[in-house]
Parts: sequence; C-alpha cells; structure tokens
Amino acid sequence: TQSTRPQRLLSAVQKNATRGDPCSVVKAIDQFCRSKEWAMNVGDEKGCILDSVVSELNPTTVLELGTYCGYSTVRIANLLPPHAKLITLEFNPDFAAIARQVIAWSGLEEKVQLVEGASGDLIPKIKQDFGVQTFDLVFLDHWKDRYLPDTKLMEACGLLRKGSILLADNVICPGTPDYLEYVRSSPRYESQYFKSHLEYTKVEDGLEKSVFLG
Ligand SMILES: Cc1ccc(Cc2cc(O)c(O)c(C(=O)NC/C=C/[C@H]3O[C@@H](n4cnc5c(N)ncnc54)[C@H](O)[C@@H]3O)c2)cc1
Ligand SMILES: [Mg+2]
Repeated sequence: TQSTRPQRLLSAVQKNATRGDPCSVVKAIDQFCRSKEWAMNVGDEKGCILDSVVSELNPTTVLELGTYCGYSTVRIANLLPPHAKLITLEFNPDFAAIARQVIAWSGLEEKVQLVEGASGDLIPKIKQDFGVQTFDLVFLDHWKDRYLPDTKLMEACGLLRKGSILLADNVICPGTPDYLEYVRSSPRYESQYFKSHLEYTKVEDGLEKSVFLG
C-alpha cells in the first residue's frame, strides 16, 4: 500500500536523525520538507521565533493544539526545564501515531503527553484529567477556524491566568481573521505580531503572541 506523507516524514527522521537528539530530529524534518515534500510544520524560520518565546518564558505548563507529526512538540519540549509538562492534542489517530514515534525518537517522551481527541472535547477535561490548573503557554496550530472558539473555551474553563501567553501560527496564511480580530481588540489581551514566512516558502505568514491580562 502507498505510504502517507507523515509516514515518509517519520522514515526520514529514523534514517537521518540521531536517537535522543532533538535538534537532529528537527533538522531532519526541515531537510525533508525543503528537499523532498512540503509539510505543514511550523518550520525553521517561524520555529526560531517559537524557540525565543519559549526560552524567554521558561514555561512549566504548555498546551499545544494540533500535534500533526510532532515537529513543534519536539521544538518546544527540547527547551522546557526539568519537570515541565507539554500536553499536545491531536484528533487524527494516524498523525498521533506518527507523532508519538517522532517524539520518542527525540527522547523527549518524559516531557510530552500526547492526548488523542478533539480540542473542543478535551479542553473542558484538562483540569480534572491531566492535573493542570493553568497554562503558562498555549501554541495554537490546529484547524484555523478552531483558534477563536478554543481560546474562548480555555478562558471559560479557567485554564488561562494573568500572564498566560497564546502563540498562534498561520495568522496570515492560511489566516485566522476572527481570532486575530479578537485578541487584537479585546482589552483582556496584549497582542504582538511576529512577521515571518509560511514554512519552507517565501509567502508571508507570521505568529501572533497574545498575553492574557486576566
Ligand atoms: C490555503 C493554504 C492551505 C494550506 C497552507 C499551509 C498550512 C500551513 C500551516 O502552518 C498550517 O498549520 C496549516 C493547517 O491547515 N494546519 C492545520 C493543522 C491541523 C493539525 O491539527 C489537527 N487538528 C485539527 N483540529 C483539531 C482539533 N480541533 N483538535 C485536535 N487536533 C486537531 C489535525 O489532525 C492536524 O494534525 C496549513 C497555507 C495556505
Ligand atoms: Mg501551522
């Protein structure tokens, strides 16, 4: 049977990256996407912005919406302090299976909890089921029309505290207009746009960093 793109991405990691070396896993995926097949990872250019936000914040609790193949999961987990926790939500079981193997290859499974399911169903269960009260950082990179409803859901479930940071991918391309309007106009957020490019291309895209003011 034909392999899928995530399966070919995983094979490239297993072939070209060193087990237990997260940086080599990130490099192997970027090289695969640049030279073989484009895939919707946050990528190396926006990835550097992601790295700087994570490093500056030094978060102990992180939520990622949309694991896909685990590229940004590995990038974030690699920068977390000991005992910090990254919960990543993915509803496609095939993508989740690939991501688990990518995360395992990087040796970061201790820091990552990949939960299979839809964000809309899982977010209300996080406090009781996963022992997290609030998140220091949320990375949004799932279906673009879910950014706004899930942000409102996180607010309603008390998962954000004063100073929590939302970092959203693709606010230009594919674009998340309703989310952008919300975080930029709401008095409860202080928002900042980091101009960049759509992964592995010259098309404009960027990340929006929004601090929840409580
Ligand atoms: C026009 C156009 C098309 C594509 C692009 C290129 C481009 C560039 C990018 O960086 C992109 O992030 C995207 C993009 O579409 N990302 C969607 C990512 C989904 C992943 O998240 C999973 N998921 C989706 N909703 C949920 C949900 N509720 N709960 C849990 N998991 C969810 C899915 O199972 C996938 O694993 C596209 C640019 C322009
Ligand atoms: Mg994206």
